[in-house]
Amino acid sequence: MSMIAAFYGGKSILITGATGFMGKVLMEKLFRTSPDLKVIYILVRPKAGQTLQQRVFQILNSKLFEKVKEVCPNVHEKIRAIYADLNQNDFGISKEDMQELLSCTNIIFHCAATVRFDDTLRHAVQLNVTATQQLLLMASQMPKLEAFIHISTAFSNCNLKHIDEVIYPCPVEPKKIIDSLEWLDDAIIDEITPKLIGDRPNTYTYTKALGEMVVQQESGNMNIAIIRPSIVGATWQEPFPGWVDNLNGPSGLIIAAGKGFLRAIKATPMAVADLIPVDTVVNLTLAVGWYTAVHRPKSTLVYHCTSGNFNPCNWGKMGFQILATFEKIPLERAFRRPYADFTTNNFTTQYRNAVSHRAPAIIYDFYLRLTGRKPRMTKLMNRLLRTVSMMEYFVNQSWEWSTYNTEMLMSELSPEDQRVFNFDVRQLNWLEYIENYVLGVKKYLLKEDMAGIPEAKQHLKRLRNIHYLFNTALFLIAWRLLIARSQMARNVWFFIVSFCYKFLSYFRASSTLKV
Ligand SMILES: CCCCCCCCCCCCCCCCCCCCCC(=O)SCCNC(=O)CCNC(=O)[C@H](O)C(C)(C)COP(=O)(O)OP(=O)(O)OC[C@H]1O[C@@H](n2cnc3c(N)ncnc32)[C@H](O)[C@@H]1OP(=O)(O)O
Ligand SMILES: NC(=O)C1=CN([C@@H]2O[C@H](COP(=O)(O)OP(=O)(O)OC[C@H]3O[C@@H](n4cnc5c(N)ncnc54)[C@H](OP(=O)(O)O)[C@@H]3O)[C@@H](O)[C@H]2O)C=CC1
Repeated sequence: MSMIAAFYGGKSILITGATGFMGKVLMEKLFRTSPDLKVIYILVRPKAGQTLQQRVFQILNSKLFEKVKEVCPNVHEKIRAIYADLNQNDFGISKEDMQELLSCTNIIFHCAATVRFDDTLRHAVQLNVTATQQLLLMASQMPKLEAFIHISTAFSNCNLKHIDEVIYPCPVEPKKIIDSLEWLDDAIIDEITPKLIGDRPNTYTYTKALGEMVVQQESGNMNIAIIRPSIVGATWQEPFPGWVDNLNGPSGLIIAAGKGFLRAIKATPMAVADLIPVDTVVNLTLAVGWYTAVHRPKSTLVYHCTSGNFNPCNWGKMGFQILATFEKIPLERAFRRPYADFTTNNFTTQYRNAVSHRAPAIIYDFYLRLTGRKPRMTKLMNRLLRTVSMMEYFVNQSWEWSTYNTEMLMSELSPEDQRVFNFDVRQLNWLEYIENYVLGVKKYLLKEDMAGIPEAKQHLKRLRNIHYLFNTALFLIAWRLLIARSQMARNVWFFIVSFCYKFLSYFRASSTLKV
């Protein structure tokens, strides 16, 4: 019997960010392994015209939850969606709901965050720092609380090359930032943002670091732990391989590459691609929840959930395997044939952006205009290139994360728990994982039918022929123009033609002799 699964039985669990990528997988695993848990409270806001109930209904009816419904048929009775907007004071939670949360909650998993790299400092602080502070304040009033698990990111200290499982201080105290954002206007905040984030690449990593400091400062006598996953990718094994439902991290770029929009990227092929499957992160999170509640470590422990030091894969290998998978399982209606050029040079990157990305987009938009349609490719391409430029920081360097706490936890688990809550990435086969990831992107994210693969392959063949035809035509036009203008080109042309003529004559003569 799994001790971790048994621990969550009968518990009331509060999850923030349950409608997000990681939150859904966390709920799924909890229900599947501990169907006798009492209730999962999820803090949800209405979104995109959907009520809370509609959002929960959609999640429970997704493919991800198919196994859960077999193991826990009354799962819908065990989810309690509570209206909450983490941008508001007290999260806008009603008095009754707040009372219930305060009196019943045993475990908190705090996953909610803004993960956008381009968020304003004000919004990122509100969600990743102030909301964390408020949740901790709530948690401190929960008499039955056994553990508070905060999800951070391995990149919260990406300004360092070697990162230990400790909370690093930021130069300016989070409280001072929160206070000053209250009275500073947006223009001034935008101006001081680069100075505040310093050598971090964006407001996301900076505010996640501030969030960790807040956790440390407000921990009181609660049992708290912090999990730092690296780049979270599709599921490895559970509930099935390759599940992914958003474009964050590599997923969006995999699509862009598979559709032939993205053909070159400024990336260092030998840099470590520290991807970690989302089910691995969830298994570690649940194990940490158990360990923190049962063993009550004296201080706040930080757990790195990374792959680089256990089982490294680099961006070159990853890109190669992604392309190899597209050969077997192409995406439908590609714009161009998938191709990957990794460059580390700024000039080459600019050149590739102009020739491989912008020029085809302009030509295609011209064609759309000619055929009376609205041009859209240039806009899409600019957006894509902006996204790629934001990812560059993460694909051109490697980090080293120490993993003492994560390894210690692994050794504390029973063999059964090590199996059920496996977070040992040494067993991960990257080639198989990436293939399943690409397949998952096609099936679950793009919702493409596998029956369409032969047609997609035909389409790629047509694109290849168009590519050859286009290149030949371009070469002939360029050559013709050159011959018209340059004596040297004419001489070279004359030399080639006479050489070919002589070669053919010789060949014809020797074959006549043989007869
Ligand atoms: C050469 C070929 C290569 C071949 C092989 C190719 C693959 C191999 C190489 C792989 C290298 C991977 C590197 C990963 C490094 C990750 C490091 C993470 C480190 C930290 C990890 C963490 O701790 S934390 C999670 C990370 N956090 C994000 O990863 C959020 C990012 N994101 C945003 O910061 C915003 O998204 C941003 C971008 C501002 C846009 O902002 P924006 O306003 O322009 O766009 P929006 O987001 O509003 O979305 C508007 C429309 O773009 C769609 N879309 C959104 N993202 C998209 C996307 N990535 N690709 C396509 N399409 C995307 C969306 O679906 C909308 O579509 P629609 O309009 O139809 O609804
Ligand atoms: N994905 C990754 O690569 C990595 C993620 N992480 C961390 O993991 C955690 C989960 O990330 P992930 O699941 O990928 O992120 P998602 O963007 O998929 O999910 C974010 C969640 O936060 C919720 N949320 C955002 N704003 C509010 C708000 N104002 N009120 C209520 N809820 C809100 C979202 O709700 P809604 O659905 O309503 O928008 C959503 O449920 C985050 O803390 C992130 O920093 C760490 C490392 C890597």
